[in-house]
Amino acid sequence: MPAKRKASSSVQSGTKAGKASEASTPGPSTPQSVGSSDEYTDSDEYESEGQKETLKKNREKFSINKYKAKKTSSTIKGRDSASHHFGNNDFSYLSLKPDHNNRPLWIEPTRGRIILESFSPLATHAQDFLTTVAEPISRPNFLHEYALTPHSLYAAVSVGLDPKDIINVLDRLSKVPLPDNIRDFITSCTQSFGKVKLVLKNTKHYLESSDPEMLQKLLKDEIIGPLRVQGAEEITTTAAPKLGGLVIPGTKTAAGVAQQATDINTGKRPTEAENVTQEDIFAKLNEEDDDDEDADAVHSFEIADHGIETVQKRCLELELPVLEEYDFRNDEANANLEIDLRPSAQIRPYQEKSLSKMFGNGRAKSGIIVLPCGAGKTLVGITAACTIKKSVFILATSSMSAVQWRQEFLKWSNISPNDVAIFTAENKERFTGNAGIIISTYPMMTAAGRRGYDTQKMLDFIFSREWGLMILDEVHVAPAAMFRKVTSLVKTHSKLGLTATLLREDDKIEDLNFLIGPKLYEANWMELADQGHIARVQCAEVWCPMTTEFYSEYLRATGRKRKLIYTLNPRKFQACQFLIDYHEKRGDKIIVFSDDVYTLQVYAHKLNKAFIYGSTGNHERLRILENFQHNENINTLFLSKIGDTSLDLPEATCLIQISSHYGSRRQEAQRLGRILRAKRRNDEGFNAFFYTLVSKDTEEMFYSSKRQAFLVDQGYAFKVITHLQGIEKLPGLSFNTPAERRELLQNVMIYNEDFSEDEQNDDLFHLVDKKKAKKRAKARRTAGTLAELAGGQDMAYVEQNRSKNKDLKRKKGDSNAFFKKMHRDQAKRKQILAD
Ligand SMILES: Nc1ncnc2c1ncn2[C@@H]1O[C@H](COP(=O)(O)OP(=O)(O)OP(=O)(O)O)[C@@H](O)[C@H]1O
Repeated sequence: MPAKRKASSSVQSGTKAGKASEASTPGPSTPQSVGSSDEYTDSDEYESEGQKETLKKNREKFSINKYKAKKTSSTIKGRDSASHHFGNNDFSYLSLKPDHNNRPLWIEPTRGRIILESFSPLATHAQDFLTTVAEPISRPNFLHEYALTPHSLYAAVSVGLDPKDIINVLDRLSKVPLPDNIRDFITSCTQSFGKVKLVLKNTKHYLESSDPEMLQKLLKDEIIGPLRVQGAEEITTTAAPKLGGLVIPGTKTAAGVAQQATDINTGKRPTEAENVTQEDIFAKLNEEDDDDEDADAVHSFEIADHGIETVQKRCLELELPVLEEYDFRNDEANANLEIDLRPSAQIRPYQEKSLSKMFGNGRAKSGIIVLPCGAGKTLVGITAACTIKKSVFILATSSMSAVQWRQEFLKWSNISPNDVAIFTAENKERFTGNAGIIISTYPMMTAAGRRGYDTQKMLDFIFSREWGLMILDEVHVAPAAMFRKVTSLVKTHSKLGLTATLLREDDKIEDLNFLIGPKLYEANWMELADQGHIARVQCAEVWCPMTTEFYSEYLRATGRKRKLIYTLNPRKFQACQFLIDYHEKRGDKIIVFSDDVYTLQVYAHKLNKAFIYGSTGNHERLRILENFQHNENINTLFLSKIGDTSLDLPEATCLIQISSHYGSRRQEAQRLGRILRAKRRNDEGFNAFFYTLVSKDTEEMFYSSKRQAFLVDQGYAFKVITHLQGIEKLPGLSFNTPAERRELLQNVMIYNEDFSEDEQNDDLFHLVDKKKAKKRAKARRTAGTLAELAGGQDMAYVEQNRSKNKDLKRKKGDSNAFFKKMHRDQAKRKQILAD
């Protein structure tokens, strides 16, 4: 539950703060176009009106609004004179169970929200159960919030849970009797989910169900009926597959929901004290799982390959969404891949758990696994490949990332190097055996227009064969149209999406449920930090008052100039200088992020620090990064947004943001991800630091609170620092005299170039999503990126407008005196770095 933001007065102060409400955020105005640059238009996303319509219908069909609690006289009866203060949030009519103290949940009847007391002795187990049946919304220290959604229930059914078990366990854990409408909601959502499965066996698609009547109904349907393969037996009855018993490589136990009786995070069995209640709550669930194993026969009929999408769509209309599963152990048509995890590879408990959701019943279910940045999504993908042991097709975000994936396969598994090939602009390799792995990139697969001879040959090879698994790395970045294209062209039995931030400002992330599969698992960031898998981070927002002269110009300015004025606010600069000094003295390595390239240059030059942005040459980037990693005299690095993702610098322990992309929650989380891998994370009492510097009383404050929302939901608390103690005494504090500040303001006011233009279209969507892709491809300048050199280039940052960059170069030549001096300084610094 979000707490209110409080102000504290020094770096050392320990005030906890939570999500800042808009109302509590000071600032002169509330901009209307928050995060507008993160928004995507429907016309860009979908190929046709029909597809748009289907996705819209799907969204409506799976909305909880249909099951809203009815306000009956009995629910209203309990209201008292204070009830009106709480409006629709007065739940006093729900009577508490006599032993409510022992139960960890509240279940809110109107929206299906569940609140978990995370301090309850039963919390760990309840949390395991809740992440299976509900979506985590917010998980700060003491109270966690989950939402029951049709998709989460769909995912629960897909791992083998029965609706009545879900209802029983929720009722047992709840402090109040489970509201009737929640029971109805669970029953109606789950009674149809998973009843019909789409199974690919020996290259043939079957609609499968344990209920023959259901299949008869589908056969009689005017659309599905004719799609049955003629000549094949109408309905085939076979013994149900033996579920469970599958051992995921790198784990000690078999996968499956039965594991829930054990605390998978700690590997511990319940303690004596917990046993009674836990057994009470979970025994029933496990009994039911055992029963499932004895399930009798399954019935199926074959459907034509060309009818798959039509059948899926029609089943959705009939409210019988099909569950896609791959019975890889019985797939004799596709060659096996010689691959196993190396004995030294031990996957971590949360990685095991996420995989158990995918392979819970011995088959592979398609879906999305969400793990924090740096938590090891690559190894999860590799382990999935080692479990399925069939050909794998991987989509990465860039060619460097593809190279990294290949290296990781060779590091963690015993796969022969000849069996892992890369298909990018630079590499067009095939594997040599009958089965293998191909790693490609999204742009490579989706670029429009005529392709080169070699590329087309590779594409034909990829499209002409069957794949056991397709892994979609950074699945949040691509829009629906791209996925439709890839998933319809690449014939794969199962799909695994991997991401840290299942977030888009346009809420279209929902569509992935239909295009890839449900979210199978989402890790708890705080839990992973407590276990030392990612670093603990102290987050702070530093409020920097605007100087009078800057503030009066700010009030007059519009657009980009306005932004420039608040990012170059001298007090913000001083705060940055002070924090760099403070953390360098502590022995930290600091990354300073600025979206705005002009700001980045002004800060870096003035403070005499190294910086990298889109136009920095490859050689120089590499040298700067190496120095940052290994040279004890280079402890601060200024980075433009090209360093937001994939950058692997485990030396970095402190991060300062001076300029960001409006209210983008995703950028905030990705940037935090840069310090989560900190090498020193397991040192006694170690903390990494994440500062955001905001100019007080400007729109930046509004954006900042919006950006924090995702991290606050993950349990991060943002301190607000209104004064950095000792800042006035810092020797050599810049812009300390009115004359210096006036000069800076003058430079800002006469500055007309848009230095950040060259990094404007940095988003994956813009790169590949538009119909103008062909045109773009011609204009794209494929200069190497920072991430490339750091071992994780992100195609999102490939610069695209050649002429603009030329322009910038030209303009740079005739920039003002301030910049001329900067360039001279930079040359000097280069010399120092080279020495
Ligand atoms: N089970 C494990 N045992 C040892 N090391 C691991 C394990 N899992 C992951 N790692 C290591 O953790 C680091 C981060 O892994 P990886 O690059 O896959 O993270 P990620 O989740 O993809 O991060 P990002 O989202 O930032 O790209 C790597 O160095 C990887 O080798």
